[in-house]
Amino acid sequence: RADKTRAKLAVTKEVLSYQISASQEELDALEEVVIPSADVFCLLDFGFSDFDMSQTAMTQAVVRMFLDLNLPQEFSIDHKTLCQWVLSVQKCYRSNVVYHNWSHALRTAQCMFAMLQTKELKSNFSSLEVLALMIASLCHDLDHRGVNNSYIERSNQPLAQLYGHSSLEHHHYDMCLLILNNPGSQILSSLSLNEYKACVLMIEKHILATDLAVYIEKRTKFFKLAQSNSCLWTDDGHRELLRSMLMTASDISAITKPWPVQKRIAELVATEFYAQGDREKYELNIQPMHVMDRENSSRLPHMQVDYIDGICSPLFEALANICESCSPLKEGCRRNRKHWQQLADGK
Ligand SMILES: CCCOc1ccc(S(=O)(=O)N2CCN(C)CC2)cc1-c1nc(CC)cc(=O)[nH]1
Ligand SMILES: [Zn+2]
Repeated sequence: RADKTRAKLAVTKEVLSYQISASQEELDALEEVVIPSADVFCLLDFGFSDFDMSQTAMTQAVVRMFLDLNLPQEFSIDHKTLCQWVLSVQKCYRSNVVYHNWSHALRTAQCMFAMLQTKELKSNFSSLEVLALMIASLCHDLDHRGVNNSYIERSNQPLAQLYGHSSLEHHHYDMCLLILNNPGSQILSSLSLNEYKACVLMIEKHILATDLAVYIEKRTKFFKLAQSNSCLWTDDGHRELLRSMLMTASDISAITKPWPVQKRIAELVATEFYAQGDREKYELNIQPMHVMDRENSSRLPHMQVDYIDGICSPLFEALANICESCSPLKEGCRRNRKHWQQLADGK
């Protein structure tokens, strides 16, 4: 019990040292500017990529998504607080991590936004569910260190002593709560106590849902529901399951992007995986997972095909069953499978 508390303090101390609030200059700049429209940022486009966007444009894009979802009005979120919250979230992603960084967070939130704005999904979620989904998708990888749960557990970092499984996802949620409760970025301060409790409970479930192990465990039930087209809307359990699946779909949406974008992002994923593999070999003296060992880099196209077949396509097919307007995700994934298969065949 005592060492858990000590570990928690160690993590908290490390985190607070980040000084998670944005500077006055950054805040003034974001707060005073006229936020461009969703069209200017292509936020409704499933082919969206952040590659040519500045840090400032990325924070403006998040504010634009909240505005277009009518969240500040619905929940009396004052503009300055929303800007401070976005800037704090951005600061708590590590810029020295090549894949699980602020760009990944923005792409995940943008895919969630584009799905929630489809006619099939738009009218089926309450504003509170939309708020919880947007906060969770932006915060789902907060303070990621570029290593996965098994590395954390095996290198017995303080995080491992805190949580049994999904240790990273629990930390991402803790960071999300820390920012939501930090003076100046309390965007949930106008919610009633009941709304607040319901919202943070949904945020926790949404962030924990991004652990692929949890997705694998839950998806069979979802696929059955999606196949039988049985109504997913009235039952609270079905709604929660669908929201969890939307979290995974957003999290892995890079696999659906136009080929040049997917290829570039896959290189970032590989770079991060191999860096972990190197640390396992030379720091922990353990054999890395097949996927993380740069010795197997020639197998990358094959692994991507397996990743698409095993993890991605089943989800995007099921989603397209329920939401016809989300079909571009299924089609994008299928096109990229052809590209990876050609590379795997040595063409
Ligand atoms: C690009 C470098 C190789 O990338 C992969 C290799 C293998 C597998 S896997 O499906 O076999 N599997 C997943 C579950 N792990 C526990 C074991 C390994 C997935 C990827 C991959 N993951 C992501 C999400 C971070 C994005 C992406 O583009 N590709
Ligand atoms: Zn993620």
